[in-house]
Amino acid sequence: MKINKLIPLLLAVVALLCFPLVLDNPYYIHLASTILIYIILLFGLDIVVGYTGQVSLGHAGLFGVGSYTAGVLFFHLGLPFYVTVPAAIVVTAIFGGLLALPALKVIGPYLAMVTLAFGTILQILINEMSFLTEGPLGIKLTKPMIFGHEASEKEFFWIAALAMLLALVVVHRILKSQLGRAFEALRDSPVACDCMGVSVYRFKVYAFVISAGFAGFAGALYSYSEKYISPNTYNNELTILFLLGIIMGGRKSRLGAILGATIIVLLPKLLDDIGLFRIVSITLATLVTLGSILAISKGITNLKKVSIPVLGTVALALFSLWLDNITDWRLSIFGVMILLVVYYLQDGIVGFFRNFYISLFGKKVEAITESVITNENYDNIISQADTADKGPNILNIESILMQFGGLKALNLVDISIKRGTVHGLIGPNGSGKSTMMNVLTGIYIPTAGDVKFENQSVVGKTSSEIALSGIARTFQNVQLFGEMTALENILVGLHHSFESNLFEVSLHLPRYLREESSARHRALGLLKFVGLESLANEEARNLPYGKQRMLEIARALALDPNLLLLDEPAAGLTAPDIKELLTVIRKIRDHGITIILIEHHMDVVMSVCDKISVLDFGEKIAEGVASEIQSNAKVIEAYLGGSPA
Ligand SMILES: Nc1ncnc2c1ncn2[C@@H]1O[C@H](COP(=O)(O)OP(=O)(O)OP(=O)(O)O)[C@@H](O)[C@H]1O
Repeated sequence: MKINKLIPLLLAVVALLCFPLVLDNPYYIHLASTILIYIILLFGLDIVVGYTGQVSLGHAGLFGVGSYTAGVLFFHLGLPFYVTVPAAIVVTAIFGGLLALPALKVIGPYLAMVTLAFGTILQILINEMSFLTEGPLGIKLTKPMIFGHEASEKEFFWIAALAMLLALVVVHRILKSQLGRAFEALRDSPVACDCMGVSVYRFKVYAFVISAGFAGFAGALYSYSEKYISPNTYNNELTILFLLGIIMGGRKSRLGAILGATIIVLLPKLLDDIGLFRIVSITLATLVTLGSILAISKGITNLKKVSIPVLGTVALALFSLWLDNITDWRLSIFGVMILLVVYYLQDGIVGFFRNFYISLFGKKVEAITESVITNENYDNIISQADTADKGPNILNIESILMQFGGLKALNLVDISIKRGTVHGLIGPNGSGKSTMMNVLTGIYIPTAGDVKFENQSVVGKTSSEIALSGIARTFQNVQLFGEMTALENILVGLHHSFESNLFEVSLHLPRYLREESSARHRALGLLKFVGLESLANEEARNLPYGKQRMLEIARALALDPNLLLLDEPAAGLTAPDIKELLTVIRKIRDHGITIILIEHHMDVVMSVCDKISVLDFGEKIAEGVASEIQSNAKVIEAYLGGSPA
């Protein structure tokens, strides 16, 4: 870590550990411990909500499982803290897996309902299983024993602080590893993620299990912190509060989780005390007004856009001065504040300030710090295709029929692709070219027929299995992982080169460090191969269109494919970009990689393809070398809609 980041972090850790010494009040120390525990939970919840983009309403239930695992082991077996907490993590992770396996087959509102039902069932189970959980009576615990005595409130704070710091390091390492990249990629483009050999379903489940582990950790600490647990705590309101923490703090941010946990613990307390509420609402109104004036003066926003937040916060401040007693208004004020934040700060508070900062000072894209790759080795960055004893044809498409209702998008098409060639697939709009790509990559399962890649049928295999077997692709509508940098996009393609597991990632063991460093080196080489090395740390969504297409090709090459499918790579490219593309395609072929090229730019097809197949209305109407296709009567008719004459 760089020194300019390390020093503020160390200062923050020292300030955190000194907190109970400065503010020696058991009530505030307890409150701070609760915030630390919620931070751990939100770190985990952010993996599911922020990174993979799934909605979980079951995390209060999982938090309860963690609490009750620790509570039951303490109450019935008298097991110590250092046994109950790891047990809670493992048990909750197992429950998370049980929830995720069926739940993650569904998406959107269905997933929300399934996880909500799961949370409710867990609460009911805790209530009903009195022989284990003491039912509605709850379980009493003591604070953990340290050095033969029960920890004081202050000592427990330090335990919670160390637990939070441990969780921070682990979650940060996970999210910066191949696992975190897979989570982020599946949110940005599930279809591309699957086609990079990263199974979307498997990694969604994985994310859920890890997230549940964090919920179990937090739950166990909570039971010791409160010294009493009962089923009512783990209700749906708590689940909503956790989600609010992520939304308000800001997703995909550790700082967001810290801020979110602080808000959800302190906001209800703030609304208990009229004096405190007045101070906070007046400060908020002042900050929003000054911030808006600054933003307008710098031309970042206009009066119309800031009028509602400014008027809203000023009205809240005036309202706080008018109020005598806050008790009757607590819930309404809470609701209005949430509405304001959710509506106006859609990227959460951290995201808002990040965007504000970028608008004021521009974005600083970090320069590449990795070792510069020399010219001698970058050409070898692409693996030579494996051609040993595999026959002349790499792919045999046999009588493929793809039917959508009554429409035959592909009608008994036979194509053989010769190893090491560039094979063009052309045809007018709607002739079935992209459908063929989707059949070859497992996105569609054909109605009839077979596709044999390296003499093995790929029909019925998942997209990620097909990708790992050696077929990579690009997409007609570019499917990059937009919020990730160019380098990270390639690293997702290199996911198959990692064998290290969660523990190796969390502990930064040598195998993981070796794999990460070699993957980064290769990723930079691949970027250089397509001329993008200077844009390695730029977010993919910010790249010009032509560069995005090149990045997609480099990402596909990261899979070390034997067969590369390029779906209209020249679409939307300028003439110089097309020239560069042709050079890249030829270089790829020189590495023995077979290419299927779908393209509407006939000059590209005719100049680079060894053989061309032509589709029209889902049927193959011609096949041959460029000169044969150019003079084929059926092809001319299909393209021009008339006879050659
Ligand atoms: N999922 C689907 N459901 C229904 N019809 C589909 C589906 N996918 C493709 N089709 C239909 O199949 C036919 C072939 O479409 P396809 O996208 O493969 O054509 P294409 O040759 O790639 O066209 P273009 O050059 O415009 O991309 C079209 O009539 C299209 O509407």
